[in-house]
Amino acid sequence: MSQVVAPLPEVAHQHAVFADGLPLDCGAVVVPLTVAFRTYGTLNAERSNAVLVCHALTGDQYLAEPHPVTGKPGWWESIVGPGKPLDTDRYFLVCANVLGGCMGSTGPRSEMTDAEGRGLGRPWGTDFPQVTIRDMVRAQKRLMDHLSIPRWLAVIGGSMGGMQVLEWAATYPDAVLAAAPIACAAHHSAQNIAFHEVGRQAIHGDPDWMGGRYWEDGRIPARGLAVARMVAHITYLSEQALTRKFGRRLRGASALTFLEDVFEVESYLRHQGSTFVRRFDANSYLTITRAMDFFDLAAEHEGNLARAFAGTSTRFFLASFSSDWLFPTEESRAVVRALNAAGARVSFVEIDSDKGHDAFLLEEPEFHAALGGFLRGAAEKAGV
Ligand SMILES: CC(=O)SCCNC(=O)CCNC(=O)[C@H](O)C(C)(C)COP(=O)(O)OP(=O)(O)OC[C@H]1O[C@@H](n2cnc3c(N)ncnc32)[C@H](O)[C@@H]1OP(=O)(O)O
Ligand SMILES: N[C@@H](CCO)C(=O)O
Repeated sequence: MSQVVAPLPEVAHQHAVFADGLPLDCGAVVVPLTVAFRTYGTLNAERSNAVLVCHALTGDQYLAEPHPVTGKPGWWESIVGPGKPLDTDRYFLVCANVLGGCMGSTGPRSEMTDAEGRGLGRPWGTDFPQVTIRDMVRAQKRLMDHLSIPRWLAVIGGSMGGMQVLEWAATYPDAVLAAAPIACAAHHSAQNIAFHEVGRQAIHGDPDWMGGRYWEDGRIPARGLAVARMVAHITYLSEQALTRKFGRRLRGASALTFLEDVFEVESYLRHQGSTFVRRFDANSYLTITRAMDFFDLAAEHEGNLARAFAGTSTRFFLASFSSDWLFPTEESRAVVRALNAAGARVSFVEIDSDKGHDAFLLEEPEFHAALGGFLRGAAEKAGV
């Protein structure tokens, strides 16, 4: 794969700026706070049909429109639009780039500022404070207030998006009528942290990473970031999916060669790696993977997950996928048990799928029907 990759293009994003900044769990304050976001559909007169969609690790706010960097369709276009489960004729969808991201919200690519918000003429890079999932949610709460949305009809998200949903329900219970954490867990497992660490080490080991100051020479650690994505991408699939897609198929006539890309699956992974580095920032990757690793909702509540949801009136819907070994069904069941212990209203479905963790992004009609039905039920209850 090519080592010569241009830095990410500068793209203008719709955004809100909060001059007073955001205090973070680590004690630092980022001043100002910028939250880049997109909306789909129309906010009704009662302001009661707003749905927050939280994106996963490498997603962004371009939920249902062409991506401004890659030109590819939005990551949930299959279920967002008129008449679809996330029906834009009925709901007002809000999707924000997470704090620490690289698509317009404050993150390592943003200009570093001092405590008064004065620009220091260089990106934050690795000086960007370590953010948490709760910090990301607090940033979204600022956006919610800015948009004068009194309460979310629903907060929805998969993977790291699901972690944000759980955090929303725990931190701002009165602001969330319905919550749908999909293919996620209440904490990141040791195995998941381990895979993230392999990716981080790949980035650190790339000579073009330059201690995180790659931007000084207009470089990016393309090899390291691509390898990080390749490793991570394997965890988003399943053995069955890889076998179904590629099996042991060769690209050339013979396997007994030292040429690159002998197997189709190698070529596929290299493609996933090389396209990723054209749309994502390495320092954001380091920051956000760490935020996922630190996520432990029970630990935020004296080690008792049920306490995170004590007294909640939010209605919950959880979904997992049978072949997801990154966030296995058992992790969702543990959340369901805690919700039951807290007396919450919760429904749960395990979708039979061989597509692995990324099934939540793919064509899964049973999942789409279940999510759409849950949302319609919440909307009817709220008179939307
Ligand atoms: C919730 C969020 O916000 S998450 C953000 C989600 N977006 C991403 O993760 C983007 C990158 N990830 C992907 O593309 C994921 O695989 C998915 C889940 C989104 C898409 O999955 P699928 O539709 O099953 O696509 P698949 O995994 O087969 O990949 C297709 C790509 O591989 C390429 N490909 C397929 N076989 C090969 C091969 N043998 N050699 C090289 N490339 C190959 C295709 O040309 C296609 O390339 P393109 O995406 O540049 O057009
Ligand atoms: N494939 C998705 C989901 C990972 O959890 C992403 O890249 O963000």
